Amino acid sequence: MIEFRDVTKRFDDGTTAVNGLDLVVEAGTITVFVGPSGCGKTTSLRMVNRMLDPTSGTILVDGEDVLGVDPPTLRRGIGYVIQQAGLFPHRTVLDNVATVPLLIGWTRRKARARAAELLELVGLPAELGRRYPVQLSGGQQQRVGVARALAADPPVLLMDEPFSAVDPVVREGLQDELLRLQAELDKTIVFVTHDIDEAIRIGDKVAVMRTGGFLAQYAPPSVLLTRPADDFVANFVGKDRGYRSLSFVDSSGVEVVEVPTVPEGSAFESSSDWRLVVDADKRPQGWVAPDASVVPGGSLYEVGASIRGALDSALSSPSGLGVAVDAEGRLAGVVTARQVLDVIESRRG
Ligand SMILES: Nc1ncnc2c1ncn2[C@@H]1O[C@H](COP(=O)(O)OP(=O)(O)OP(=O)(O)O)[C@@H](O)[C@H]1O
Repeated sequence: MIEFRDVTKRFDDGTTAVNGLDLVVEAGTITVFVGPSGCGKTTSLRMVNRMLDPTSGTILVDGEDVLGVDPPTLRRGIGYVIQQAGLFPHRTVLDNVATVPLLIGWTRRKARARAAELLELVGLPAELGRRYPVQLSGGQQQRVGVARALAADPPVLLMDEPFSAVDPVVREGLQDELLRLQAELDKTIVFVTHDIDEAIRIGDKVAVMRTGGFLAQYAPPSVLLTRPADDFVANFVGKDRGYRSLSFVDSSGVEVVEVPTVPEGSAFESSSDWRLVVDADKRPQGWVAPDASVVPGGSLYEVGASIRGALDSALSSPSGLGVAVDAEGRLAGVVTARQVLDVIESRRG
């Protein structure tokens, strides 16, 4: 657990970067600091591992005041990942990852074995270990940065805009990877970003900060979307927040119904109904319209996943019927947008 108690940071030139920050990061969760440029996110983060010290107030890591721990000891228990990974250019990928274990006295052999294990954990093929950072893509470099931060198995991970330098598709992959890792490793993570979508996607809780170092709201993503504390947060969270909040509502109340199906590759005739084309394993392949023409399908959603997926599936389907599948991608049934909206309405109580 990390606790900020009335923490203020004022720089020598009089700039107040962080102003009376009170906030608790629960153990085993991801907390995201988000806000416009200059609002004090990085300064707040850097006070946790004593790259900066507060002007006043206290920061506790697992109940211990960080000012009472010397920085090298403190940092052994705190992994740190920065934008563009910050890898050492003249060391191989494997040696980059092995840096901290070597520093804390592991043998070279043990450190390298651990590094190889970590490369696998972050989804990189073992042979990349022999390359130098410049020989990797941006996304691969970020993965190495994450592996390096995890090397000594620190309970706390600080991540400062770690995925900002890569394109949106790679970035989503890295976010998924982080969530997968976190499900396995259960770290206490503080993640800084200026991207609210990233914050909402990966945060268990999100701290929205505003210029002057003030905390505007600290809440789970679903609450930021549905109950922003003020206009600043509402504007910062952005458009379509009602629709986006549906990502946090499960679709369990939405009952799927049967739909006529036709096997892939058969001859289609006209009919009064839309029919779903399925392959031999019952995986949806598209639709046959009443006039017997074949039309590509809309988005699919997995039963029990978010209700946003169910609604999108219905809205994007040429037949108006959203297609639900099971975990193996086999047809479970269909839903209409009206059904989904009725469930949303009924939950309003
Ligand atoms: N060493 C310093 N000396 C004086 N002012 C500083 C120093 N470091 C940061 N600041 C100021 O403190 C404020 C907060 O900076 P910080 O880097 O924490 O913001 P941020 O929210 O992380 O911004 P960004 O998203 O642009 O990285 C800014 O006004 C910044 O100019």
